[in-house]
Amino acid sequence: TLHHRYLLSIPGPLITRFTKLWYFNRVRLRGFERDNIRLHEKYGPVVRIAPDHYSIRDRVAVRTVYGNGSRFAKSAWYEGWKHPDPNRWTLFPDRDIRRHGESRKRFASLYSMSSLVHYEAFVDNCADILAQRLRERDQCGSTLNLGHWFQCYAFDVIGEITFGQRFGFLDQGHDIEGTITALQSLMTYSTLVGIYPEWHPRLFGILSWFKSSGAAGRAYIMQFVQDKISSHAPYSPTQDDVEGRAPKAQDFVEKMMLARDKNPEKVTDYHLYMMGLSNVVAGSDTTAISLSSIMYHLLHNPEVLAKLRAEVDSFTTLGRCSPRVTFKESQEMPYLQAVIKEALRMHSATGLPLWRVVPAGGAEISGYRFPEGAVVGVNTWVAHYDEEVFPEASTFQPERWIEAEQDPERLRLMNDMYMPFGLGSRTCLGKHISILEISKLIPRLVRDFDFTTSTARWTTENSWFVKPTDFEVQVRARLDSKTERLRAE
Ligand code: HEM
Repeated sequence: TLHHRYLLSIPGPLITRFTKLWYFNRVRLRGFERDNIRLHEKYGPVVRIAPDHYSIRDRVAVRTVYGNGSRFAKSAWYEGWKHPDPNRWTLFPDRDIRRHGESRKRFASLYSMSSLVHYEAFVDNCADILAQRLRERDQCGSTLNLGHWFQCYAFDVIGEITFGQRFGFLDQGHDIEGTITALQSLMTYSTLVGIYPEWHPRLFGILSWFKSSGAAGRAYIMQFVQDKISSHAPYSPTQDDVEGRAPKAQDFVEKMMLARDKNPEKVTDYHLYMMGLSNVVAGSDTTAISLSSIMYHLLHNPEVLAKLRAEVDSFTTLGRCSPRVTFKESQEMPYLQAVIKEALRMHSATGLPLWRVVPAGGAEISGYRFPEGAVVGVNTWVAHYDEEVFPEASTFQPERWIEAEQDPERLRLMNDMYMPFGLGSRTCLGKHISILEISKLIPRLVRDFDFTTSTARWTTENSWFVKPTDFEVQVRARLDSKTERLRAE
């Protein structure tokens, strides 16, 4: 009670002392990333969001809570992201620190930088089809929802990388069998039910019967992944594998089947399914949102777009940027890297605090002593809009990253607060894969297409992922128009 009374001195809306309903309702309205920033502007670095739930905006605290070796486990909010059966755990919501550490270590190599060479061809296939779809749109002159097409791209890349097979979104251009809708309703359900996790086992069973519910969406995605794995050809080594020649494009499931056959006790069929599911749920919306953010900010900042295009064009002239921009080439373009970094700062995929539980012994955070069991979290948006670290935080300035290179202390401050992929032991496992997808596609789009948008300010919906809903653009193929001009002359 002493702790309780002491923590009552933490500021926040009065009602949050008594009930989680206020937080539930704000999340339900789908704009919590902005609410969260405003709360900190009003109340300071520590704000009560619900009884025993505290949102933090403090660089030092970021390290305490998420830093490597921290013992802050994920909170009960993550329960909403898993099947209520404790045996059917998955990596992202796993609250068991030991089990999580073991499985993460076991599969980390599948996501490592050195694995990317296996995946690059998959990304190229999907980028080719996306470019083809954009050219078709140019010819018919209609507008298109770029957010939707990025989602088709991200979904299909994950399909190829994970199961060796596109889902077919880019080919068909629409939401095949309602998968995107199912994933969206799963997001909404998990985000909200996580606030009252004790309801999850009861609601999940009942709601699974209702087709439009998030629980049914989860069941659908789970079945979908199971089917993809069952229909995947069994792994069979090629002559190249036997003789150890150049790596062929090997998908995730193939790699895992190989590991399972070598070590069946450590890698099981359940692992295969669980990792496949994690990729689909964690890897499609997030990448699509980040791609949208980059293009949206480029279209609203023409001088930045011009500068990026000049960089890509000059690399192309020098023969350092191939038609299907390689990952290596993309990494050598400094302005491109700054643009990507800044766009992910301005609009991060996740928009709720990454809730963690204070471990045994309590913790000192931002001048308060929190007891064991209190729930604390930093929202990426709050960290990224901290004016002390990112002055003029609401303006898109890729230059801030380039200028900070001259001032290592400043750059360190900025990097400490930069967390689009989360931080520490629970940082995004698919980070390199998404950077691969993003870095290869953006220069290609900027070089080959002109986009215009009449959307002055887009609408976004935050159901944990902050998704734009109306990113309408018109597209013109750039190289084609140049060729046309040459032909006309
Ligand atoms: C730009 C794209 C992406 C962003 C912004 C992003 C962001 C994040 C964030 C913030 C977390 C930590 C969440 C938390 O602490 O609760 C996370 C975890 C995770 N992400 Fe990503 N992600 C992206 C792409 C991907 C992709 C492409 C994959 C898979 C191929 C993926 C797989 C995962 C997994 C498996 C976890 C859980 C890791 C763990 O708990 O150990 N992500 N991601």
